[in-house]
Amino acid sequence: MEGVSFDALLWLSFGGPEGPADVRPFLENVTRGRGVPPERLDEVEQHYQHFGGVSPINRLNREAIAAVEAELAGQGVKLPVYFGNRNWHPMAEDTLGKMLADGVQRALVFPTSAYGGYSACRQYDEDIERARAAVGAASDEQQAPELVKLRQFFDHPLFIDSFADATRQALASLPDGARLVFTAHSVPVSADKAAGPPSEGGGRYSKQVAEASRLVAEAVGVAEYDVVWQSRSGPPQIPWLDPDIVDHIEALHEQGVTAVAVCPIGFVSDHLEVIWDLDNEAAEKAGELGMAFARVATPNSDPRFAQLVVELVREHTEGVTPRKLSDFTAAGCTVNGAPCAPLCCEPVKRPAR
Ligand SMILES: CC1=C(CCC(=O)O)c2cc3nc(cc4[nH]c(cc5[nH]c(cc1n2)c(C)c5CCC(=O)O)c(CCC(=O)O)c4C)C(CCC(=O)O)=C3C
Ligand SMILES: [Fe+2]
Repeated sequence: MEGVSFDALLWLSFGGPEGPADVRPFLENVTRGRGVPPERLDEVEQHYQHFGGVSPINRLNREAIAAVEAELAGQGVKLPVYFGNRNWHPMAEDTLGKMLADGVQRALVFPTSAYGGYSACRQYDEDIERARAAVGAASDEQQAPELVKLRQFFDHPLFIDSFADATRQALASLPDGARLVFTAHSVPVSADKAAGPPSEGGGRYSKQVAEASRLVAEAVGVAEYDVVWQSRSGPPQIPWLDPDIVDHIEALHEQGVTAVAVCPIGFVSDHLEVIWDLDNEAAEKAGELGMAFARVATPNSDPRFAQLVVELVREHTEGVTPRKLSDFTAAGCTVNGAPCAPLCCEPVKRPAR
């Protein structure tokens, strides 16, 4: 098996505010040009201010990076890890500037999302392109480092096993007959239709979320479960993937369900959408209805998550055979922010509302 050598690993994430004054500018960064109504922004600002204006996401990323550094060292892989974000400091372009100054010529990139689709995959390609353009433009002589993005991992056994164990634990904490419900970040229906290469017929994001959910349910031996969505944004007249988790809990209650385990399959860590939209809103709804509620832990702090990242790295550096539990195409691995295929996950024009 042949490997290719790299100088560094760039951990590329979403970013989040680290104090009350960061919240509004962070939200402006996230929603620039995306047609999100100001009322929605005001509402989300309150979610962040509820936690003192601090999103857990940067801390969780730093913890995961420390675990990956230890795992790399343990496996004898010499690769410094850098951290950059799309929407908040450290910004990807600043980090890439630092990498260039440190002499990095070629790096792997780990995006903190397991899935395909515009928001979960292609937008990280855009971040890579933007960061490279920023550092390329800043120096006449030097070229931006080459950046190779690691593949989507929604069907990797280490990702599925981590969620499966956490799901077993959540179910064990609930009375018999609890309903298992998977949830992922909603996206506009038009964005999901445009997800994947046109030849695939669209829906790459929702199909992958459904497949990861199926794999976890199968691993825990649950035959009946639901896949629903959360954290809908955008103007109300634009259709997004539904049902919403909170509405779904009500519907389950009406069907006589008395306990629910909610597995945030669409996320790798306990960031704000998880601790607010699930641990507060969904849990509160369940409480109001007298339903028992358990939220399944995300993989971020599971040692298998660091192992997963290192294994994805070794697919490149040592030609390790990719492990996958589904028949879906292994996608997402591209160079310098190129799309997976022509017109793959094309951004859909958002109305200014
Ligand atoms: C698919 C998907 C993921 C999963 C893939 C991945 O993980 O990348 C994800 C993750 C995240 N989304 C996050 C935060 C936000 N997302 C927003 C808005 C939006 N998300 C979208 C989709 C997704 N988002 C979309 C289609 C929008 C509408 C605007 C647009 O078309 O782009 C807004 C604006 C306010 C609002 O309306 O909610 C915020 C603040 C955070 C950080 C949380 C923290 O701080 O801890 C994380 C990890
Ligand atoms: Fe989001």
